[in-house]
Formats: sequence, structure tokens, C-alpha cells
Amino acid sequence: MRFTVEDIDTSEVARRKALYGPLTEVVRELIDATIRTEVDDDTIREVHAQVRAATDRLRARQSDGPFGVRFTNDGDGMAWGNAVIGLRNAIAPPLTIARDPDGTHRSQFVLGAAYEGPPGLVHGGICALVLDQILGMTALAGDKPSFTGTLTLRFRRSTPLGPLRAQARVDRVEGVKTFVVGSLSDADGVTVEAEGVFILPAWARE
Ligand SMILES: CCCCCCCCCCCCCCCC(=O)SCCNC(=O)CCNC(=O)[C@H](O)C(C)(C)COP(=O)(O)OP(=O)(O)OC[C@H]1O[C@@H](n2cnc3c(N)ncnc32)[C@H](O)[C@@H]1OP(=O)(O)O
Repeated sequence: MRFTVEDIDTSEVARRKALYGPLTEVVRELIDATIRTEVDDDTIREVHAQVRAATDRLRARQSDGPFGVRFTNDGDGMAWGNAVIGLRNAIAPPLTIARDPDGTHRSQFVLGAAYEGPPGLVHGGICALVLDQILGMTALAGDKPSFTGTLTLRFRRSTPLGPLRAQARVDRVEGVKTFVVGSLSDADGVTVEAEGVFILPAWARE
């Protein structure tokens, strides 16, 4: 499992964020444009070649696997490949998840064309993805890992593509198990309710 420490300081983290963040954002836009474009065939073929060439340039030097979750000596966490919050992951919406003083975690975000299931609606698996992340981050206590054991969803009504909110809070802790509840909402209220059991794995227990 790739939890690693990188010997870099906060200013180097900031430099990398400024470098990779805009690249990820433009690739994210490219995904949306690829779904929605109605330009002519020749333009599609030209852009295909340009994107192929750009991809080959990036691949000229790359890591031999996923990004992993890296920490700096200053304790900064870099989950930059994460499918929901990853700074370097263009398929991440991405979510910025804030923690209230009472421990509730919240996020406001927009899901566009890349997250469609039924027409105009968010794919159910994407609802699960977002809720797993926010419930999982809510379950984290200090530097202890916490893995999803069970995630239960109730889809109360369809979730429209567009601006959304998610929130989560710890319901209770029983030994190595943290029970978290949360929801996904649109402007009219809750669309999906979630309950999760997050577990400190045996290999991480003292
Ligand atoms: C800003 C950057 C910061 C960086 C910071 C990192 C950020 C990065 C993001 C973090 C947020 C990630 C949010 C996504 C979270 C995932 O996506 S995690 C990935 C999906 N989950 C998995 O892959 C888990 C796979 N399963 C496993 O690894 C193991 O089965 C588990 C769940 C760890 C449990 O195994 P175990 O440790 O051997 O557990 P075990 O000792 O048998 O049982 C312990 C207790 O749990 C119960 N239990 C066991 N399995 C289950 C289960 N599946 N369901 C319910 N209860 C269970 C047992 O009954 C037992 O209960 P008690 O007897 O204590 O009452």
C-alpha cells in the first residue's frame, strides 16, 4: 500500500499545486468538451492527433504506478491521485471538503456531463463515490487509516447534474468501527442518504 513520506517543504508543495492544478483543470475541461463538442469531423481528427501528442509527451517520464497517498515531513497530506479530491486527477470532480468545529464535514461542488447516468441525472455509482469519500474523511481520526467496511445508500429521488452539496458526521464509535451518516442534496433537499461503517484495519492496530 502506497502511504509514503516525501522530503519536501510547504513551499515545494505550493509550487507543485500551482504547476499541476491548472494542467488537471484543463484536462478536466477537455473531458467535458469531448462529451459535448459538435465541431466538424476534420476538427475532431486534428484534436485527436494533438491530444495524442500531448499524452505522449507526458508519458516520456512517469511513475511506474498510481500516485499513492504521500505525506511531507511537515505533515501535509497529498492524496493527489484520489478519485474524488485528487489535485492531479482530472476525473475527480474535484471536491473540497471542509470540517466544521463540531466535526461535521461538508462540500459544495458541481457535477457536469462526465458524471451522467440516466439522462440529465447523476450516475448512482458517482453518488456512492462522493459519499464514500466524505463519509470516509469524516471517519478519519488523526493519522489512523480507516477503510470502508460497509456503505449503505438510500436513493430517495434522482440527483440532477449541476450544483450539489454533501455532508457527513460521525454517529458513533465502537472500538475499531466508526459509524458515519451523511447525505447528498440538491437545491430542493436530500437526494441520497448514506450510512457507513469505517474500520481501522487489523494491520494498523497497536
Ligand atoms: C488531504 C489529504 C489527506 C491525506 C489523508 C488520506 C486521504 C485519503 C482519503 C481517505 C478517505 C477515503 C474514503 C474512501 C474510503 C475507501 O474507499 S477504502 C477502500 C474500500 N474499502 C476496502 O477496500 C476495505 C476492504 N476490506 C478490508 O480491508 C477489511 O475487510 C477491513 C474492512 C479493514 C476489516 O478487516 P479487519 O481489519 O481484518 O477487521 P476484523 O478485525 O475482522 O473486524 C473488526 C471489526 O469490524 C467488523 N467488520 C469487519 N468487516 C466489516 C465490514 N465489511 N462491514 C462492517 N463491519 C465489518 C467486524 O465484525 C469486527 O467487529 P467487532 O468484532 O470489533 O465488533
